[in-house]
Amino acid sequence: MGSRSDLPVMQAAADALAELGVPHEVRIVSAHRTPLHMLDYGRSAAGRGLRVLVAGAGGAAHLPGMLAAVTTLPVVGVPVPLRHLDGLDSLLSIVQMPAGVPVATVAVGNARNAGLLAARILATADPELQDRLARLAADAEATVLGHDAEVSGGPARAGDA
Ligand SMILES: Nc1c(C(=O)O)ncn1[C@@H]1O[C@H](COP(=O)(O)O)[C@@H](O)[C@H]1O
Repeated sequence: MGSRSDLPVMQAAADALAELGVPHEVRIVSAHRTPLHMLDYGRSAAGRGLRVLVAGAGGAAHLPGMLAAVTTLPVVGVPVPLRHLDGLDSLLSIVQMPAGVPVATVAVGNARNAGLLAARILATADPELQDRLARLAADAEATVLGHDAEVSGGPARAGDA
């Protein structure tokens, strides 16, 4: 993430990866404030064994795009909402990449989805991780069906008319 101030938003990405048992690191790297460190981090990432980068930043959020420019690893960008402009600035900075330098962008503030998307990318080569992701989706389904049963006053099953 671009700043320590992003941590309250970005923690959800790390939490999702931890829930799924995916080893990960949490780092603060800024294209603006630590450009040489950012270059070094991005260039060395694949060689250090990293396989996906999740990059979150707010405002003029150049970090995800600049990382994508110096690595061929997949980069998932998280627009972090700040006090001004509610994250729209960050969203547009991250999503409007020029052709040839892709960044997969999640919704403003939705770092959990960035963690889950990173896990799905890794799971294409990891059947056990695929199973864990399927269990997580089944848990979410059971929760919503439980809520449906609660508010409707009756047992609910998927596919009930
Ligand atoms: N957008 C970037 C970059 C970058 O893109 O390299 N580096 C820091 N920042 C963002 O500046 C915001 C304010 O940072 P401070 O709270 O440290 O002033 C943060 O959301 C950070 O991600």
